[in-house]
Amino acid sequence: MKDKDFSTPIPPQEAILRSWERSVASGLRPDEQNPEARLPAACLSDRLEANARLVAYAQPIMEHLHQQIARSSSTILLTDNSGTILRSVGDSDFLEKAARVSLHPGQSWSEAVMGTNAIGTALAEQRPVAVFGEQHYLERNRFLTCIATPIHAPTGGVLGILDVSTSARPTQTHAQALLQTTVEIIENRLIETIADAAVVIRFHHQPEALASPLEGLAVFDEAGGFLACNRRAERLLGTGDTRLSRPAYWDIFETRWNTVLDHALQSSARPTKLRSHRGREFVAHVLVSDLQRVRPVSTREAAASARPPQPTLDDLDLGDAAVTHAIRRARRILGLDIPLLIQGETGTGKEVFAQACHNSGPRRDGPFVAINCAAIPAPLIEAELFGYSAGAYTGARGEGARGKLREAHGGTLFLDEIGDMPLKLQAVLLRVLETRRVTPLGGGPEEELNLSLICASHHSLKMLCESGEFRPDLYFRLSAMSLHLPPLRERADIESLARRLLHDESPGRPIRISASALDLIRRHPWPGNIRQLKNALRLAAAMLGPDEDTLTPGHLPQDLTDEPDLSPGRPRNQSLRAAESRLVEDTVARHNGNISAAARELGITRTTLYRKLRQASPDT
Ligand SMILES: Nc1ncnc2c1ncn2[C@@H]1O[C@H](COP(=O)(O)OP(=O)(O)OP(=O)(O)O)[C@@H](O)[C@H]1O
Repeated sequence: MKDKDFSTPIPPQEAILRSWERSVASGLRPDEQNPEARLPAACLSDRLEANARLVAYAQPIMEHLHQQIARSSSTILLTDNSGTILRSVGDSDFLEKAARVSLHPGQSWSEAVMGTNAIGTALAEQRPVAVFGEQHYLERNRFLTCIATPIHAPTGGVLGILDVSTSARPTQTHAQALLQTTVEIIENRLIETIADAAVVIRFHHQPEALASPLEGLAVFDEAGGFLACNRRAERLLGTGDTRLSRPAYWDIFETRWNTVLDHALQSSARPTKLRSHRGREFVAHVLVSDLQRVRPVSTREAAASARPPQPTLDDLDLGDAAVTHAIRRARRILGLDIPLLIQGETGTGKEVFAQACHNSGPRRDGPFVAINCAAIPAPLIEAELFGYSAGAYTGARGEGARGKLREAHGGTLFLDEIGDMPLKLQAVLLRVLETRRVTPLGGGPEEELNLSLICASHHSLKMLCESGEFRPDLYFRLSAMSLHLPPLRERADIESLARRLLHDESPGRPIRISASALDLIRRHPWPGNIRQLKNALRLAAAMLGPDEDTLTPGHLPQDLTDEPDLSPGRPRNQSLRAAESRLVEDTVARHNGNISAAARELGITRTTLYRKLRQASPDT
């Protein structure tokens, strides 16, 4: 992959010279013994509060980085945008040594205070900087070697600095590359969690780079207005300083906004193609965070006032035998300390089912806390789940974070895509399930947990166990009560469900569905299941004229009306299977036999892909 790094980590000599000139001009002497006195001490707790989001995302990743560097005699430092250290993680031996030169939380390392140093100089130069021993302006700091990289805010500007300081000369390329990647993970996380983000687009020229720090990330509001993007996105798009010019979606991409949204709503697990106005082609994952918000504005307000109440298990029972059976089984364990595992294809309603279990059980007045294990970078899942205590990290005095497990106390914790949980964390989760107690990262008092646990996966956990990606002991623990939600194409109640969804989509406007439209709905394979049907009906309702009250085939999306594989008279399962086999084989061929890349594009695990290939060509 030819993705050249956009930052030059080792500063040219001139950067150090410029910094020395600034240091001299500031009146600081190289033999200064007490530079700390140059500025009043920063009030650390205020700084921590002002930078709470930055600290929350950076802190667990700093631990991870420290383990990766695996270097004694080093410390990882996080500062705010004035160079004041907010957090430090490191070995106690080195921290003691570092404390002698005030390399600890609360101390400013701006150039004005410390002269040339990686933190202050990276801030002044707004770029990654390495400062080796003798290059430090103050003599007392010359035992240090430091590398520092600015952390950019989602909307541009520098939020702070991440720094690795050591008393030994580090293997520069290794540590710098790790530092750079770490900063990009933090920046991406800050972008993804922007409060108003409605649509997140991850893109790259090559599918293999998706979901890696190499991907471009662009975030838009519900109407396609620009909210933020990462620096990779700017480079991939070649649009210069996008964060300054803040172009709307359609100013960047040629592919229609609605086409992208339709794709996301129908099959978000699959990548789609995007083309920019500059003729650059990308593969992209498009994530719509809140379906309600991307409605046309006129219907959004009406829907908000008439939003259906949260479902209970009774509400989900529309007459399909498999669903009724699942509901009956789920009822037996409501309120008991038995975890529930819901499996089923994407969009079959696993989260809705989990919410319905919560609403129907004795903990219904408690919180329902959902976490998608596939959407959070592995190093962050542990902190998200378990939280961390104040003082968990060296110098920490903030409030810590409760973590989802404790947030769900008294209610229900829903772990979506549990199959994507890292193996190490699976062991910790198993222990929590056994002891029903949780200890925040970094120690602190153990707390008892009283909650219902519901997990979901669209991968087969059993197969993940066979391929070594999931712990069998956790699987046995979670699958004591395991339910399978049927794919929509197999549901006998698809008509009632379609009517229900249409009613929810167009509250206050009774719409009938014609017999021929129902026939098409019954015959369609619905790979995106209820999510796809819901979106198709939403589009169809929008196509109805003001005087029309009946939905006909002409209102439905085109792919329903020209489905080539479902000619009447052909057994449906057979044609479906044939279509799937063709898709699987074509995708593998397009990736020249690269199973990982093909599996990623199809949104399935490698194990599942191997199985499907065996089914497609049983003789091989
Ligand atoms: N019984 C239902 N009634 C109405 N809408 C439903 C029902 N089940 C699911 N939906 C809708 O279908 C969409 C997908 O549902 P949900 O997110 O629960 O599926 P999922 O199986 O958890 O999907 P994924 O595997 O992709 O996480 C949502 O918009 C949800 O509101």
